[in-house]
Amino acid sequence: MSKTSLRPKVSSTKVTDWVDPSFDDFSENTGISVTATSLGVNNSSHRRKNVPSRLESSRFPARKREKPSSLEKIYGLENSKEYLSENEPWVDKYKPETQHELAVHKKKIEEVETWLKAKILERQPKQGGSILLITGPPGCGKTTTIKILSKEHGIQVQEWINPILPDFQKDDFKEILNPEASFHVFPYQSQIAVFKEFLLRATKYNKLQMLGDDLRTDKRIILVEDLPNQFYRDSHTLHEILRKYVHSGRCPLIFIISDSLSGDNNQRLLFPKEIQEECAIANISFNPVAPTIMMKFLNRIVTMEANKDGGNIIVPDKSSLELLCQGCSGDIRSAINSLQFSSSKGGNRLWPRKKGMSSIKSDAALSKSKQRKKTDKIFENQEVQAIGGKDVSLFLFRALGKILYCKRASLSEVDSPRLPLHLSEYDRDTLLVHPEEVVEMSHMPGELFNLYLHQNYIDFFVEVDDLVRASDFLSFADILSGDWNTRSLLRQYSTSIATRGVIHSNKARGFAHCQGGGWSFRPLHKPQWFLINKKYRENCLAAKALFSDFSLPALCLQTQLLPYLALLTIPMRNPAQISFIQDIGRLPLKRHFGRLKMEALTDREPGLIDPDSGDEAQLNGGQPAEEALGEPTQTAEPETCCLPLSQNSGSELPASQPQPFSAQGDVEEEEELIIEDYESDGT
Ligand SMILES: Nc1ncnc2c1ncn2[C@@H]1O[C@H](COP(=O)(O)OP(=O)(O)OP(=O)(O)O)[C@@H](O)[C@H]1O
Repeated sequence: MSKTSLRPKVSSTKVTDWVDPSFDDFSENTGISVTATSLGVNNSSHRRKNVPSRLESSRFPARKREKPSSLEKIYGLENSKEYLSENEPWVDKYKPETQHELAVHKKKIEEVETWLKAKILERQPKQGGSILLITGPPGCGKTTTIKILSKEHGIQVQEWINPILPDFQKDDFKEILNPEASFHVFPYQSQIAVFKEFLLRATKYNKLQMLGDDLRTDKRIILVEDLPNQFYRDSHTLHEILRKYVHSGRCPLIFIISDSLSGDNNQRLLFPKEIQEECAIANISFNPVAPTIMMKFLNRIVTMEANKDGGNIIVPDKSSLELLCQGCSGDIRSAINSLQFSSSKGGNRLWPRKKGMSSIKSDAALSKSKQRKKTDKIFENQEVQAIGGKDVSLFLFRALGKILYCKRASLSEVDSPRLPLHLSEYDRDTLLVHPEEVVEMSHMPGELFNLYLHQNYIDFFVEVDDLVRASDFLSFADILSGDWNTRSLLRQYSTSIATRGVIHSNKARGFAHCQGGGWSFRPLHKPQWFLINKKYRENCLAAKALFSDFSLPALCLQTQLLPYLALLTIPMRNPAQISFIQDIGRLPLKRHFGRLKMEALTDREPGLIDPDSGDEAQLNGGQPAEEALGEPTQTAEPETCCLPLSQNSGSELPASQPQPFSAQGDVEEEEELIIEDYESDGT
């Protein structure tokens, strides 16, 4: 991209008189209707602040016209060039205009473009409504990409914006209190009803004509970024709407959902896999803006601002920019905002390095930063960004990778002391990650992280002795976090022991020079512990129910009595008892263990907590197990997520194994069946 392509945009395009007069009658005739707010306000940066309430604009048209006198003054001031250039946010001033200016990976742009072409430009008549779901972290350019591509291909964007309910007015209050006033009904429609109406109208009619809009094209898409809040509580309604839309929609519908690392996975809640398959919803997932790309854009903005203002801004050095790129977690909006704020006059204290304020092109600064680069890179996340730094979050996949692939710095790079000779067996190069920080950044409880580690560590070891040591550490960590009484206190220690234990035990990755040699990528998997633990609990229930006569605890029944009974060939009349003993009591004698199917952990998946595992779920207000298992996608609570799909199905239990309910059924039948005491006459 050429330097000129990132040009500042003059805001003269700001439109004050939005709606084309030809639509005047529309808003008057409909009490609750689709107006400028919900149809076609394309400027996302202004939409929330500047767009009046949808209902307000139809109910109180006169009030809107009162404002211009004061507004004119503001606009008069705002439109002056100096005011604009000084006060306009850089994020708007340097917003991309073409796809080549986007800080998005080319492949992603191509993916979106191909979809748009297939669904709009090469659309078959009577094709129905196609749906696209775009996901990715906030500020990575999802919305901007859609808007730019639409503009380039001459496609209208009809955008849904959550309507703001009308304010309760003074007059309304008076009317309510007036006993003589006739019964007054205030117009109200739920957000979902308004949303449905919007979809219907947006497919039927062209968008309202804004000044400057080219409406010669009839190609259009519907863009939904802010979904009505009710859908988060009742996602079934959204699914019904989607099903209907697929049949009756006439133009593509695009949803943009930002990833959240706090545990509430909106995508999984609103668009579960089944719905995606049923409605043939395409899914394009954006990545955070890569630091190199981000650096390029920030550099350009700073250079242009520095040239233009003639020293009016404080130019950060390269290392400060690098720090900024690292600290914004791939969010270009946040990075540009931080850059503007930090570079504004008087903001020099905001940069982490006091010395670093120099021209970005200065050779001295460049060479300095080159020297520093090496040492800076040794320890990750060491410096904290002074402003605008986001909480760095790691997806579980990456967090596990950081532990299992554990990067190290060689001795020559770091000046760290070595162990004495007699301990040389334990000598390792310096770790580049802090395992505890990695677990913290994964936003999940330590025990759960340990579970994932436990499931995956074996593939990363080459020596069986190392493996034994690692499993020792994991067992120790398990003991620390096993007792609910001390769990909260010892959790951190447990995590440290598990992560550092696994890292240290693995001699094959103990030194910087043997990092990655012959190590190809290894897929990660979800813990099978959930399924095994679920089976265990079910077996406990079944054992207690079937062998209640023995009055033994479930553990004792399963580990002592049943294996014993299995060895004695005692005839039993109760088929449930027989099948249970065969399954549980003879487990060690089975020749072929059926290996459970492994479920791959993908790069964006959050860690899942077993909802029916007991205290953890209960502490977090988890719902009953049956409910969670039956409807895995219904759990909206952040920390009471459901089981992984492959692990929540009761049908995966061996056919011979009694289910808790069937076991109960058998118990009821037992009232008629007489369970004979075990007599030795048959043997
Ligand atoms: N080179 C660039 N590429 C993409 N966006 C840029 C660029 N330069 C500046 N921006 C600005 O960054 C912001 C990116 O926000 P955008 O709404 O596209 O992100 P998003 O991924 O949809 O995130 P969110 O879901 O939080 O809105 C926009 O305001 C855009 O103008």
